[in-house]
Amino acid sequence: MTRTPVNVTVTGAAGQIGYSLLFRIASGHLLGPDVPVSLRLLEITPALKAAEGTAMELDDCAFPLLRGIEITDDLKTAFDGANVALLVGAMPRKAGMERGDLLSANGGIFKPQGRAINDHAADDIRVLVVGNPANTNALIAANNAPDVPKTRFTAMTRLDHNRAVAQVAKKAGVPVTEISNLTIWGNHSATQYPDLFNARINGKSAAAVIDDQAWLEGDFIPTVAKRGAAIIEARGLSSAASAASAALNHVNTWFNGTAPGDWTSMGIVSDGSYGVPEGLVSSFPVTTKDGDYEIVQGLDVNEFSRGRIDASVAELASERDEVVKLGLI
Ligand SMILES: NC(=O)c1ccc[n+]([C@@H]2O[C@H](COP(=O)([O-])OP(=O)(O)OC[C@H]3O[C@@H](n4cnc5c(N)ncnc54)[C@H](O)[C@@H]3O)[C@@H](O)[C@H]2O)c1
Ligand SMILES: O=C(O)C[C@H](O)C(=O)O
Repeated sequence: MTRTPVNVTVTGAAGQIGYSLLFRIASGHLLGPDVPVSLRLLEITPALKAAEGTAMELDDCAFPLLRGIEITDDLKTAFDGANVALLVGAMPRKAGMERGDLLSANGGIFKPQGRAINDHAADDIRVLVVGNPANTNALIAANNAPDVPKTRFTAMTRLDHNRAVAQVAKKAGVPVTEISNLTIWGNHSATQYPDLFNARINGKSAAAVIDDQAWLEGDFIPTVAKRGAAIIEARGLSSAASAASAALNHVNTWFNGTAPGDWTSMGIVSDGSYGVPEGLVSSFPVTTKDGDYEIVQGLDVNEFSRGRIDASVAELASERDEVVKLGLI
């Protein structure tokens, strides 16, 4: 049976993440090995030529699932009929900056893109915002798309989730496949809270197995929360291949589901769960199925976790106040 290709829009297609991402989308890592895709690549006008070069290379791979590539600097063309949109195009931070410092430079990108998604995307559109500050950019896009359910707009904290899984596995001396039920709460920023109290190592409480609060507070949390800065310091450029991999994981899990008993972390519009004010885009533990998700309810949030979550959520609230002031929502 021939399936209709899924229209996937990628913004910032000529950038670093774009270069890692597009080849894997076209080879089936976004939606699955039997789902054909048609790509729409949005770039700013001066970067169209570079995007064309990437498209030439995509052609040269002769990917069986790739059914078309359109390159454009026009928002309507880019989002027309889009089923999945990966909003990557935005400036990365440089050494010494926090991701929130990008709000005034990048926030303005997401207002017209939210509007264009509202007006032109397919009814089943699902959006992942990668460009930083990802949570608040997703908030801007969602608030400028009044006809699209807010549940369709998500922000990427899967890279933080994967980083946390890798750090716990290393500490415990086990393969990453033995780590489950990890949660990133809050903002994709230095205030994010990777929660080990509800995580599991081979089915047992990760915090209890590791039993080292000093490591948790002094090593694990800062390593995960500041990993992006450490990579910028080491590479001179922000993470790209790992970010692309996490974006594929995020969308793939959203459509193809979390494993039974496990969950993942996604930045989503809060419904007020766990005391996170309704409307903020915060990372939560979620289970997913067929392009929908549900927040995992009833997890124990101890006093330590509560303090960390509240601090990250306070930062999200101040970013929201800033974009209100900037007139972006
Ligand atoms: N959420 C995460 O975990 C995560 C991880 C890594 C990077 N990021 C963020 O992703 C973004 C992209 O990173 P990168 O390393 O690919 O940057 P990059 O500078 O290599 O590429 C960005 C691309 O976006 C394009 N662009 C700029 N404005 C645009 C617009 N209005 N429409 C379409 N395209 C536009 C640029 O021309 C450029 O080609 C940055 O904001 C970075 O901080 C987020
Ligand atoms: O840290 C950055 O600025 C890039 C990205 O958000 C990351 O986490 O690697």
